[in-house]
Amino acid sequence: MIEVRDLQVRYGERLVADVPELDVREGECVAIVGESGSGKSTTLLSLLGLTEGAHVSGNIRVCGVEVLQAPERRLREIRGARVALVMQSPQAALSPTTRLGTLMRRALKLHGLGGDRVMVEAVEAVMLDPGILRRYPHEISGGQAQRFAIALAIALGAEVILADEPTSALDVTVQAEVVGVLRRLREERGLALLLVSHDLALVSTIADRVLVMKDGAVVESGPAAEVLAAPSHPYTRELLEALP
Ligand SMILES: Nc1ncnc2c1ncn2[C@@H]1O[C@H](COP(=O)(O)OP(=O)(O)OP(=O)(O)O)[C@@H](O)[C@H]1O
Repeated sequence: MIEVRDLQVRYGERLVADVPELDVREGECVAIVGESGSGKSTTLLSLLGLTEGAHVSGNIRVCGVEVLQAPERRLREIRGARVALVMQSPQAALSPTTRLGTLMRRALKLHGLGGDRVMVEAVEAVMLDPGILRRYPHEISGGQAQRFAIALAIALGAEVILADEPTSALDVTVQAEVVGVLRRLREERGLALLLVSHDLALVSTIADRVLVMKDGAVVESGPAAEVLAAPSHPYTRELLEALP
């Protein structure tokens, strides 16, 4: 679903992400971890051609689309519908005066989809009460907003979810819920997940493979269980030791 080779993202002269290889297959979960400013979000956004003002080079193939060569129209087709982006505070991206149900209906219509049943099923798949569709964005919690963003992705038939710190705004119980939802979707629907996180404890519960980034470079990568059990890079050891 995602194949990246020799990705380099520069803002001006500064190289902020240098990723030689990153693959995410169907039904797989890959995590990018690292401290703040290490280039995780930049890497994620570059996959959808969303790093405005940056110079991006290399090969990025997402759902069969060559992202760096594709016209904007082709990128718009995969954004949202096939590849969903779940950001840190999804509430900020929702129109405050629009009920969640109206918002979802509009998004579906834009992609030629629709139907109340699709909406209710998607909301139930992320363990939210369908009554939430009548609410306004400010009437829901951060955890509900993130689950709603995931529900929107499901309703649109997304095959890949790119999640930036998907549980950052949430307390521990809600975090576990959201991760549970992602894990189930992956098992039941074969969704591919790419997560960006600085939370190694979270990553260890869901990721198959992990990439560790520091100052824009990938310092270590491999199966999550191996990297976390026996990290080869001192920086990964530091991240692990910082765990509570
Ligand atoms: N639009 C931009 N213009 C210039 N520099 C940028 C821009 N966006 C990001 N950067 C720089 O790129 C570097 C990597 O940022 P990025 O957001 O990818 O890191 P991150 O690992 O995701 O951090 P965080 O965990 O805080 O989100 C940072 O030094 C940041 O200042």
